[in-house]
Amino acid sequence: MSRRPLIAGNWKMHLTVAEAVQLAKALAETARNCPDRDVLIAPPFTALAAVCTAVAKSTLLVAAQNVAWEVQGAFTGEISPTMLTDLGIAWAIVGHSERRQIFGESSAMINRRIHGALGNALHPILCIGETLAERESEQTFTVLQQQIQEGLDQVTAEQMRTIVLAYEPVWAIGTGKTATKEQAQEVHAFIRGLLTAMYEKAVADSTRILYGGSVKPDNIDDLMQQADIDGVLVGGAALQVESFSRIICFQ
Ligand SMILES: O=C(CO)COP(=O)(O)O
Repeated sequence: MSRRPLIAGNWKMHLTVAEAVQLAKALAETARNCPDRDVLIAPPFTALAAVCTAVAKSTLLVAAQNVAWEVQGAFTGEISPTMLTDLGIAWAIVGHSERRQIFGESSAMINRRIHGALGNALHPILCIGETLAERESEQTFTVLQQQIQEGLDQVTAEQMRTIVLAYEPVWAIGTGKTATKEQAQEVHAFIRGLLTAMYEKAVADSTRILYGGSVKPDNIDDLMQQADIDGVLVGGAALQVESFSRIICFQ
């Protein structure tokens, strides 16, 4: 089963509108030269409109970094799925570990966001990952299973066609400590097995599972050679044209 690679950059809370547009335009050029893979960027909310306009004619995909579950109402600080589709956005990151850990988002809340996205024609990228303490106490698989089952609660096999999963071990995010390719592959294979049990093999085989956590130009090629790693979700190294272009052009 061949899955189309997806190289995604999460810009987190970085860049002005002008900086974001400049970076997006440069990356659109890189993406154009690599037509056999999907390239996605997730700018901060403030830059989404300008970036969407700037890359509208390119193949670059644009995502929001989060999404609300209701389409409108008294939800101060939230951005609704239809506000995103109004800009032409088709993707949203959901359940990033920074949302879970710093802002206290629960699995139930993340599941509501997933349904908010799915119900409004957005492709969710559901992030999951264990902390260092959980890995050291050998709870990695239990934690991931719980995050996936709760995050995907009431999600149908049909809806799974539009969902991407991103495995981001918390201890590897922004630390320079990437999981080894063997560690990442082991978890990705576990996740695919879990999807087979929850749905069916065809769903597991067609779901893209990204790795995230200190992905850099010097480890991308090894990671992408693993059987169950279908792409990456990159933080720091996605903020510079040179490093992210090298990651996009993995061999
Ligand atoms: O959190 C991440 C992407 O969502 C990974 O961040 P880094 O690539 O900076 O470790």
